[in-house]
Amino acid sequence: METPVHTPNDTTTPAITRVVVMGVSGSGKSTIGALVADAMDIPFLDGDSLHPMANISKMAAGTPLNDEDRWPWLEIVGNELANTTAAGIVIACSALKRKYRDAIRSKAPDTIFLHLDGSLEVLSSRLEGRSGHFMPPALLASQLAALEPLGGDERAVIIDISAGINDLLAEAVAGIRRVSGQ
Ligand SMILES: Nc1ncnc2c1ncn2[C@@H]1O[C@H](COP(=O)(O)OP(=O)(O)O)[C@@H](O)[C@H]1O
Ligand SMILES: O=C(O)[C@H](O)[C@@H](O)[C@H](O)[C@H](O)COP(=O)(O)O
Repeated sequence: METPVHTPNDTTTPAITRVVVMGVSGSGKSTIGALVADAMDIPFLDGDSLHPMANISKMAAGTPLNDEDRWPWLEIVGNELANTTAAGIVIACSALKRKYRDAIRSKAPDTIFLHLDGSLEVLSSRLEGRSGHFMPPALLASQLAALEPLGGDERAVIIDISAGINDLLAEAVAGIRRVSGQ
């Protein structure tokens, strides 16, 4: 007699938490993104590591990226989100424009965008205090000019970066869990 094959009663698959930590240069994407991923026990990927050298060199030379520079990079970001085999993933990616986020969502529709939002003063101070990074603080103006705030129809968490890191992290994780229904 064959052993009956038991199929689990619960046919729901565990939710996968896909997060893009977005914002202009200096907003804390790499720093907070890594802390959020650690707190949620999911992998972190810094979008800066996904840029082709041509983009890195262009920014390091003080020239802002344009749409053409960014599309291949955003494609990689979207694929990394869509193809994660973990319980989720956090990717640091500026995702400045609405059309960039639409492109990411076309690959991973459930992506939550965590926007690290800050004033020019705070952002400038953070960039001036940063060392060993290719991105010149002088490009902050072009970043702010390109930034399009999250729309009301986007899965979003918006955090003010002037808070202390611990408060900021707690607010970010709570916001992600709220939006994802966890
Ligand atoms: N909440 C914070 N409070 C104080 N300093 C911060 C905070 N978040 C980031 N920083 C610092 O600000 C600088 C920019 O952070 P970074 O993570 O590199 O930003 P991004 O990846 O968005 O460019 C770094 O020197 C980092 O240590
Ligand atoms: O133009 C962009 O879309 C952004 O500049 C993005 O590419 C990233 O922000 C840079 O790589 C700088 O790195 P940080 O954001 O870590 O300063």
